[in-house]
Amino acid sequence: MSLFLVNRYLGEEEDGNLSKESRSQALLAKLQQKAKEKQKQSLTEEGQKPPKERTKKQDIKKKRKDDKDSSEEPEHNKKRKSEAAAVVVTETDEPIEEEKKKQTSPNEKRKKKKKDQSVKSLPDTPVAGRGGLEETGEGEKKTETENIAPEQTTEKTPAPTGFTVLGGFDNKPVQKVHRVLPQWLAQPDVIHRDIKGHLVDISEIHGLSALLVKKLQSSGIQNFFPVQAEVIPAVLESAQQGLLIGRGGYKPRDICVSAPTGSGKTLAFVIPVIQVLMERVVCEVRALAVLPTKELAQQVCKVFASYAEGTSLKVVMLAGQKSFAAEQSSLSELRGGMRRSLADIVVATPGRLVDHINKNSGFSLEHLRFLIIDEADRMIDSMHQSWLSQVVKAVYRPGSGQEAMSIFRRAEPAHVTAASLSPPQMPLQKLLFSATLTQNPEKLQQLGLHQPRLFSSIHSQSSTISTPSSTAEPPHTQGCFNFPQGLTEYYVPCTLSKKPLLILHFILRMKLSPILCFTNSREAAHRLFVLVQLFGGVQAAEFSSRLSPADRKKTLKEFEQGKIQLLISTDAAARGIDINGVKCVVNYDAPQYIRTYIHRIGRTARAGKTGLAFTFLLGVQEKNFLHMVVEAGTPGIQKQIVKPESLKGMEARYEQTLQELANVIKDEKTK
Ligand SMILES: Nc1ncnc2c1ncn2[C@@H]1O[C@H](COP(=O)(O)OP(=O)(O)OP(=O)(O)O)[C@@H](O)[C@H]1O
Repeated sequence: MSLFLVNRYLGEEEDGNLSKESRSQALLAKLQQKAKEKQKQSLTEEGQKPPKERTKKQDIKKKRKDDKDSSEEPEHNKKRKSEAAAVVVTETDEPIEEEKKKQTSPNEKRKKKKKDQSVKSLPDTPVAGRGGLEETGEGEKKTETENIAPEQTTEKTPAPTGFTVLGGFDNKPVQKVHRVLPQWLAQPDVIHRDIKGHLVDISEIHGLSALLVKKLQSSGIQNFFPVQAEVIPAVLESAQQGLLIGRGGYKPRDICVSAPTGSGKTLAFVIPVIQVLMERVVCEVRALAVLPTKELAQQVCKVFASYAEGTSLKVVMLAGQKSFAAEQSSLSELRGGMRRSLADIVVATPGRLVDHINKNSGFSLEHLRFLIIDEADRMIDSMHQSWLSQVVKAVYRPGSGQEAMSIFRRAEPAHVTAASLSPPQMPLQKLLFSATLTQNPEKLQQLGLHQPRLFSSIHSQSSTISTPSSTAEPPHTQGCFNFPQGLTEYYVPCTLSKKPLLILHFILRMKLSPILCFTNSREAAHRLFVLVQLFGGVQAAEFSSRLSPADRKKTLKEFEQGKIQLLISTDAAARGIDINGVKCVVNYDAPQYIRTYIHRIGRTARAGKTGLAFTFLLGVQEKNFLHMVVEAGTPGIQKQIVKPESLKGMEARYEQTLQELANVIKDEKTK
């Protein structure tokens, strides 16, 4: 590393015959002589220094200061400036075109940025360790500077005066650091995004029992979706040698799946898990699915239960729907002084799961074979609850008497060695699923994956976007998220006061119902709900933490049955919820993070169907939002303009409603 290279001054080896001491004395004298000369020289230079040189020094100082200032600007703002010009716009879009003209081209900007970086990097610490990506919760922001090392430093630093430079400190080109993903992340097994074009007949997937095939058919499933056709055989293969031992005695590889919303990920784990567990003899908890919310746990539990029907497998949910005691008694019973498990498959939310691990002595995970983490990126973010470490601890808890002696004993996973494989381990396999699975190795590391295998419908390399309106080189984009193929995205420029009118226009005039409409807070959801109700003519409901779990369940059911035209929700319904027949999603409030956007719009265009997603954007939000969506790799977002004339007929009634709304909200507050 050239930054830490110290070239020792060895002196001039003139006379090999001189003794060691006399040679060092001669060297010392020489150095002192040189130092004196330098001192003299610098004194005379100080007196004669032309004003130009001094200003040059000041310039450098100023430049450094400027660079520092610019580095304090948020990274996403810098990128926005360079990339907003490449937004995909399929309608003629004058404001955006003008914006493009005002800005310098992305190429120029990037060049300028790189140059800036090279100046900044001079006194910096080594960059090799900064190759990873930075994430913040839902909003995964990938910063260019963290992936790209400073470019070659071509500018020469001014020769310092007043001291002697020992050795050569010529600026050497610093090598550019590229993001290097581990092989399993960089080269996934590819899943086709086009569901309809890549259906696989269920008879083509081997290893499924006649009972399961019949169940699938009776649920109307004749073909597997691409994600299922890839993942089901992989899970079945890992359990080929039976439940207790991995193939060839090895621990099976963990499986990560990143596939678009609505692509059928649930069946991709439900079917193989049921198939493998069907042959078990003793009832013990062998599969545990962890989901972030009650509603999702309920949904997945329902699917497990429907496919376990007709087998001896028992499915239990731990999500706080029932009292702790009721959940406890559904998990195990005491018979003849012995604990007996009543559950093979447990579907849980992390909080309740940890409660049972810590407080329920009848809950054992010592036989766990499959740990399924759905909405895995979100579950990693909630890792501060340390639910995973508690699960792992419970799995490898030293067994009671017999088990400790048995060949199926368990030990915390360590490196694979001949000794660690003998006797064979009872494996725990992790199965991770998400539409927005993180690629941040640091985050994934928290999961302690064993030789993971990734199935993904996106390539980890940057994808490109073709813009109908421009043939310019596409901007740098991570292009790393899954968008369902049947989805058409729009954004609707609007003002704050026109938003409610727009949503009414969508339902009453454009007949787009059923609409699932997202706001950024439960207060906003409630306010809009009251307003729409007061306006009249629309069957509306709200969905947020204001409602009890029972009311939320009822609301979702009614929405699915078509009794509700407009469901106004917080992000409580943004992830994973599978509601049949949602034609249209409206982001009434623009989402702040790309993950939120992808999950929200993923409530439509599910299972290979088509769907529409509209995002209402205020003028100030446009640039940031479009930049975010383009960078995520959207196949295209179109501008939809609603002309003011279209809203005219509703305005008088709307004004009146606003007044009524103020009174209602005031009343509610006083209550
Ligand atoms: N092979 C299939 N044939 C027909 N329909 C299917 C098939 N597989 C899944 N589906 C249906 O597709 C819909 C979406 O499936 P699922 O909820 O599993 O998607 P997902 O990938 O988990 O979505 P999300 O990422 O939003 O959670 C469900 O209604 C499901 O019943």
